[in-house]
Amino acid sequence: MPEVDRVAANRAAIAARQARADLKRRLRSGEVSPFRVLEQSRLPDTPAASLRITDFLLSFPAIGAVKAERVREDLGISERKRLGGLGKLQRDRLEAFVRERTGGGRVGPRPPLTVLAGPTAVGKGTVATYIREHYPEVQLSVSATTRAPRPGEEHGRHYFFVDDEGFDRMLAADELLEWATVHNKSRYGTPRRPVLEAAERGALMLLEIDLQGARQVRASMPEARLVFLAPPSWDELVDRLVGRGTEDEEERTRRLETAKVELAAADEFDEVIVNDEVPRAAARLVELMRGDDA
Ligand SMILES: Nc1ncnc2c1ncn2[C@@H]1O[C@H](COP(=O)(O)OP(=O)(O)OP(=O)(O)O)[C@@H](O)[C@H]1O
Ligand SMILES: Nc1nc2c(ncn2[C@@H]2O[C@H](COP(=O)(O)O)[C@@H](O)[C@H]2O)c(=O)[nH]1
Repeated sequence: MPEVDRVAANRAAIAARQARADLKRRLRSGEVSPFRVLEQSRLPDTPAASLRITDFLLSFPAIGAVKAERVREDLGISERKRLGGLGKLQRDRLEAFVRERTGGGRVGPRPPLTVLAGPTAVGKGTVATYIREHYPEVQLSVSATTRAPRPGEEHGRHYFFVDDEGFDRMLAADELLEWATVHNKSRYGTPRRPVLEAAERGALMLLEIDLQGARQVRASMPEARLVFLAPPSWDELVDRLVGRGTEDEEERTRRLETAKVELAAADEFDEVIVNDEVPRAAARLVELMRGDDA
């Protein structure tokens, strides 16, 4: 290996070790939840994915070296395994263990509203549709938009499709909780009243919006929970966008540019869910929405 490459590889290895040590510290101090780490470990090349199972177990209160060993053996996971290398069964067993240890795996009280954001084509709409069909107790906010309807989209169900003047009128009347020009093209906004009414009733309210909108909600309602939906990998994201077939090449390029910026903002969110399987991602999202009082 050329000297330059060796130096770069050494630097990367040191940075990865430091990131892992930092993660272990944050896990032990409770700054980051084991569920969040388990979820992040689904993403390759993350500190969570490279965390050894033993180090993960040792981060739990009252689990020392001997107990960690026993738990690991009970879970049928070899000592050398890292979280990112777990098979489905092992991951399911570990998740069940964490769930039991942390009282259901829920985080904090029920939020007045939950925001789901993430890059284009990660599957926000698909997860939201799954939730609409399988969790009738969840109310989905219907946004207003100036973009044209796609085939099959219904006014009032998927969006309120309005023209520029209509959107301007909503803004002038202060009817929107948040709004943004998304992908440098169309405007989208969340009608304020249904969200406030749902919060008043204590209903489970979900907003599926972009990063700029999520930041506005955070600023005006700090008690809202922000959930970032992440793709299993960049290549998978591109495949999903191309596979959906609803945008031309120019629009896809524009959306992928925005996606790079959005992916870099995942750390701003309270929770990250990897959308590898829609039912699993949806179930975790609803679990977070229900909070501790479910
Ligand atoms: N877990 C998944 N596995 C495989 N394909 C998926 C998954 N989730 C969604 N998809 C597919 O990915 C494509 C994009 O999904 P979707 O339209 O829901 O994304 P989105 O995040 O709402 O996008 P946008 O922000 O651009 O509106 C769709 O073709 C959908 O069927
Ligand atoms: N800030 C907001 N963003 C929104 C809202 N409704 C949807 N969106 C986001 O727009 C993009 C593109 O959606 P598409 O339906 O045209 O593919 C996507 O990221 C949505 O999350 C909103 O009310 N406010």
